[in-house]
Amino acid sequence: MSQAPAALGESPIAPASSLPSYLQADKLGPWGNYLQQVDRVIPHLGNLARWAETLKRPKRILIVDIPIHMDDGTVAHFEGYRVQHNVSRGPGKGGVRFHQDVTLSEVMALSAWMSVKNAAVNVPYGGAKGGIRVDPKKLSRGELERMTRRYTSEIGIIIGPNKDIPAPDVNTNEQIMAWMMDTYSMNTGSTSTGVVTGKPVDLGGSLGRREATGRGVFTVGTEAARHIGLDIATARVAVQGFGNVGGVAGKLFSETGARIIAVQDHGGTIFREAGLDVPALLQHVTDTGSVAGFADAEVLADEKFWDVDCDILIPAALEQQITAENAGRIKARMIIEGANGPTTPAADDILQERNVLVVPDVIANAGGVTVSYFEWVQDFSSFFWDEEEINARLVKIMKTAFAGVWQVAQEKKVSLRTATFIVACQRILHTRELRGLYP
Ligand SMILES: NC(=O)C1=CN([C@@H]2O[C@H](COP(=O)(O)OP(=O)(O)OC[C@H]3O[C@@H](n4cnc5c(N)ncnc54)[C@H](O)[C@@H]3O)[C@@H](O)[C@H]2O)C=CC1
Ligand SMILES: O=C(O)CCC(=O)C(=O)O
Repeated sequence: MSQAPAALGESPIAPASSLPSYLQADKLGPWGNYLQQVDRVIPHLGNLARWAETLKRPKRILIVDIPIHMDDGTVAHFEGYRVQHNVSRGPGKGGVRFHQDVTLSEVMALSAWMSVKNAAVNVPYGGAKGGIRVDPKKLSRGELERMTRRYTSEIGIIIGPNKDIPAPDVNTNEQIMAWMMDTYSMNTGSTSTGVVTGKPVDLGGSLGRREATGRGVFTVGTEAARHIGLDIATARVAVQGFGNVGGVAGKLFSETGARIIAVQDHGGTIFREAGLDVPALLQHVTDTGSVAGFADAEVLADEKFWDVDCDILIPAALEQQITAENAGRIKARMIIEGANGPTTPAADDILQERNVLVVPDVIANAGGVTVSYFEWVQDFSSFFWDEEEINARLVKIMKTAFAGVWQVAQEKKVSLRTATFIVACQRILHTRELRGLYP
């Protein structure tokens, strides 16, 4: 019997522009910001634009329930994610975040920014990201280990050295990567160092990985500053987030003579016009967990951070920090995005109008994944490089990528963010086109 034609709106073939409902759910969150960024790039993609829908649809989304025994004998359930946004250019690659505000929208956006970033620096990866909605500061070490191991087992069905390779992000570190590597190896029956990067050096990790993101921020920031005639050696710098990325970037800038005058983290905001003592501040953070309580600095109300009179602003904490509300108050000439997604599209427009140069996340913080790539290559060949070689290769890749992006921005008269997306999306969609669609 022939079937009745589907009623209007019930077509079995969704029109290309109608996204699945879960991709439309959060227009204001980080995923919504990413979609707006993609829309700004599509007009520049020429014939490849017909493949652009690919960029708006993550390839694979895994949501996992993570039950663990707590120390008090109860069982707690945590919400975990791993999203593979695009795997056209190679296995998925991107960090794992443990934070109480993790959402699916956030992990989807972070995975998509990984696709763009990996293509921008031309490392042979797609983009992925993972996260657990948890405040890890509230867990004992045993609880943290059990949660990490259970999460790894749950996402073990989609990760692997040739499939998807996690790494550290907010609140995750070398120890977490060691547990992930061990769990995956136990479950698969052989030691598999290449399943994660950012591991301890004694376990197949790479020299220079811990500092790599901050070093990349410094390298690209220095190149950008040169283009606008900004002297790093006399610059006043404000940094939001003083963890792996912000701490290392702050240290490298201060070593050139730049003054780090304001730092904000989850514990508070501190200021010193003459420049903070960065090594002492890093030690204070190691000892206490926050910049709060650091001697020899004024305490600022958190909201005042955006008014600080500085030359360079480095957001290195979380998404959506620079918004339409505070973008008009920022005094810096240049913003170097250490964090992923710190600037909303509306804020981007305000900054561009005010002639503030924004060096976007998808190129500025790509140093971490670049050295992760080196780590993965070293693990496969079981041949390890010295740190000088690693840093030299990192700087070369970052400078080359930035020069290409700068040129596109000049030629097309677009922002550095749009220019980076143009370069990266062309690479991604070109491979999509070459690979075709069957089976
Ligand atoms: N670790 C890496 O290799 C890479 C990290 N990133 C991005 O850099 C950013 C920072 O990551 P990591 O330094 O690795 O994390 P981390 O966990 O080492 O440090 C995070 C920092 O952000 C601060 N922070 C958290 N909530 C805050 C708030 N509400 N206000 C102000 N500060 C707050 C924390 O106090 C801490 O100083 C994230 O956006 C991450 O995705 C990007 C590329 C690579
Ligand atoms: O090193 C990696 O694989 C990814 C780091 C990361 O999560 C990022 O660049 O945002």
